[in-house]
Amino acid sequence: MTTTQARADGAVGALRGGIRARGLTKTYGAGPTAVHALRGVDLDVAAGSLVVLSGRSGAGKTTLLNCLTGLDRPDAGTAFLGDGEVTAMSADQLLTLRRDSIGFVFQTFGLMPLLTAAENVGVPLRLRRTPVAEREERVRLLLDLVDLRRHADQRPGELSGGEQQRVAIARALVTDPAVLVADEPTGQLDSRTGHQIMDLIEAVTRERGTTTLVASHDPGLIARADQHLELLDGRLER
Ligand SMILES: Nc1ncnc2c1ncn2[C@@H]1O[C@H](COP(=O)(O)OP(=O)(O)OP(=O)(O)O)[C@@H](O)[C@H]1O
Repeated sequence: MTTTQARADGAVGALRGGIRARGLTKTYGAGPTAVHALRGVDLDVAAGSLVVLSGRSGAGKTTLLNCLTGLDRPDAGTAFLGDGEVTAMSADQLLTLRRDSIGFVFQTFGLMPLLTAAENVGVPLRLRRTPVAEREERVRLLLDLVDLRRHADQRPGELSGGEQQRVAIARALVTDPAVLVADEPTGQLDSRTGHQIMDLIEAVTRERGTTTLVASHDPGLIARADQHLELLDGRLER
């Protein structure tokens, strides 16, 4: 299956453009203890680019990624992925968007401990009710992509941190999403393994044309990114 066919099958098939946000605002709590996590964020990301989002702890990185991908709702402002207005979607539409068009990679990997590496990679395809033969073929391709075919039958507890994150990357990409979001993907890894994961994320972005947002402080990745966004107290400084 080609990338174009896979994406056209998705419910948000037109979602191949970039990312746009205007005036994103999010406050947790109220009164004197309110936390202004986002204070009017505007951004434009070109389709197919690699974007690094940095900023110190508490600056609002996770909140911004969550508002852009519909995991959280901003109090004000708009966010578009391609021509889909995320901030105007219903809960059902957001589920479809995330299932078909966005791949997520987290700092803590988020794998299911009782499933093998191959079964973990196949989970998003099960959710889409992809036929078994096609699912197995896609899982094999993705395990090859992250060089883990020989570990297909091992459970996460039997894999190193770097291997677990590679399984998570394969799972994030198995539906051929237009957008890949990685929130501090190397936070739990030693620096050498972390660099390998960043190299892999950059390679898949370039090869597959995903629009990739990575929350990270990795200077090497920042140097290679198409765009570097820096959050300071809920505002984009660059
Ligand atoms: N559900 C919540 N309830 C209350 N406050 C929250 C909630 N989620 C985030 N915050 C606060 O909003 C601010 C931004 O948090 P966020 O997690 O977006 O920052 P971050 O830049 O991702 O930080 P880190 O690098 O530590 O993960 C922080 O002050 C945080 O404590």
